[in-house]
Amino acid sequence: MQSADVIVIGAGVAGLSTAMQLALRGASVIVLERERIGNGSTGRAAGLLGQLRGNVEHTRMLIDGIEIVRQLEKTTGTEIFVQTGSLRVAETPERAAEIASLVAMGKSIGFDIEHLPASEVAKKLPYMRTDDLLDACYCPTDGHLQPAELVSGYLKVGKDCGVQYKTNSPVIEILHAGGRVQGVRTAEGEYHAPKVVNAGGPWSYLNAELANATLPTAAIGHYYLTTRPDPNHPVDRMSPAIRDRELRLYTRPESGGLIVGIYDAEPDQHNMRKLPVDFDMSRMKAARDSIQVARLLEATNARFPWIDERTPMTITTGIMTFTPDARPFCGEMPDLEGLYHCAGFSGHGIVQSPTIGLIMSQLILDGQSSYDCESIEADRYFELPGYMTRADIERRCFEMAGNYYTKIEKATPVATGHA
Ligand SMILES: NCCCC(=O)O
Repeated sequence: MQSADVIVIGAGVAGLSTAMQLALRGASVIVLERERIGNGSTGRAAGLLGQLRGNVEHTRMLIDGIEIVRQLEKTTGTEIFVQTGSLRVAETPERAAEIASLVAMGKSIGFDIEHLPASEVAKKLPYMRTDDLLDACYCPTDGHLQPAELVSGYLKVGKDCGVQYKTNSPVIEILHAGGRVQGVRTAEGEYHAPKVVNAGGPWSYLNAELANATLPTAAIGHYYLTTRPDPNHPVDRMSPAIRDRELRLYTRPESGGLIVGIYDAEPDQHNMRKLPVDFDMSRMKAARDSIQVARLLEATNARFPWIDERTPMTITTGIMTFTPDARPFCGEMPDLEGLYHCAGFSGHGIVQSPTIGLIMSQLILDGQSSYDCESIEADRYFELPGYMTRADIERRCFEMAGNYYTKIEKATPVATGHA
C-alpha cells in the first residue's frame, strides 16, 4: 500500500498537467494510468490552439495557457507551441455575422484579432478555395500545440517535482467511506489518498461509476486526415490553422502536408465498457469505406479541391470525450468529498490542459480557483432529470458532438477588458 496527497487517474494531458501543477505546489502525487502515458485521446489529437471562444472566461483561460506552455518550453528546451496564427472563414451571412461578433468580443478584451477580407485570405492560403467566402477573421497569436512535446514537458516537470507515474495500472475500485474518498485499488494493491482526480478521458464515466457517481460524458469517435507533402500544393510549416465551421472542418500544417479534421454530423459512439482492458487507442484504424471517412473526404474536397480519395494521406481516428454542453467537468460532486473530476474536453483537451491543470490544483489545494469556474463545474447536471441514465447522457452528448461545429456562436463583447 502506498499513499500520497493526491492520486490522479489517467495520464493524458489533463491528468499530467494537474499532477504537475499539484507537485509544483509541493503535493505528493501518484498518477495511475491504465495503459501508456499520453496514449489515449491525447495521442490522437491534432492539437489546435484557438483561443477565442464565445465565452470570455474560457478565452481568458486559453490565453493564460500559452504562458504556461511558454514556461514549459523554457524548462524543457523543446518547441511545444507553433504560433502559426489561425483563420476562421464564413461562407454565409450568418457565419459572417458570427465572425463580426467574435471580432467585437475579442477586441473588447484586448485579444489580437482582425477582420480579413476574402481576397486577403487567398493570399495567405493559396492552397485553399476562397471564391465562395464572404468574410474571415485572423488571430495571429493562435496556432497549435504539439501533443507529444506537451506530454514530455508535463512529464519532465512532474518527475522533477517527485510525481510517481505507474503505467499499465487500471483502477478497479475507488475507495470511500462516510462520503469521503480514501484512495483507489488496482490489481497490484491499494493506493491511499484523501483526494483522487478522475482524469480518465473517455473512461471517465466508468471511473465515476466506481464511486457510484454519474458523470455525463460520452465517448465519441473522431477522424482527421494528414496529407503527404505535395510539391504542387506546398503547405508552409507556419501556414495558419483554418476553421470552416460550415463545412465542419479544421486544418493545420503538419510536416509539409495538411491535417484536416471533421466534427462529423453523426460520429461513431463507443462503449468503453466493451473495449478490452488493454485497449490501445494508437492501434485504432479508420475504415476507408466508412461513412465518416467519406464525409471527411467530401468536405475536405469542397474546401481543398486538390485533395480527394486518391491523394496520398493517412487517416487517423480516435476517441474524444464529449459532454452535453461541450464544456469539461472540473471539480467535486456534492455526494462524495475528495473525488475531483477533470474530463469531458470535447475535442479541446490539448489546448485546455495547461490552465485546467492549474485550476484543478487550485480547487484541490485551496478549495477555490482564481478563475470563474461556474461554466465548468462538475455538478452542473447533478441529479438533473434527463441527464441521469447512460442512454439519456449518450443521446445528449452525441447530439452536442454532431452539432458542435455548426451551431452559431453568440459572442458578447465586454465593456471593461479582462482582469
Ligand atoms: N481537436 C480539434 C480542435 C478544433 C478546434 O480547435 O476548433
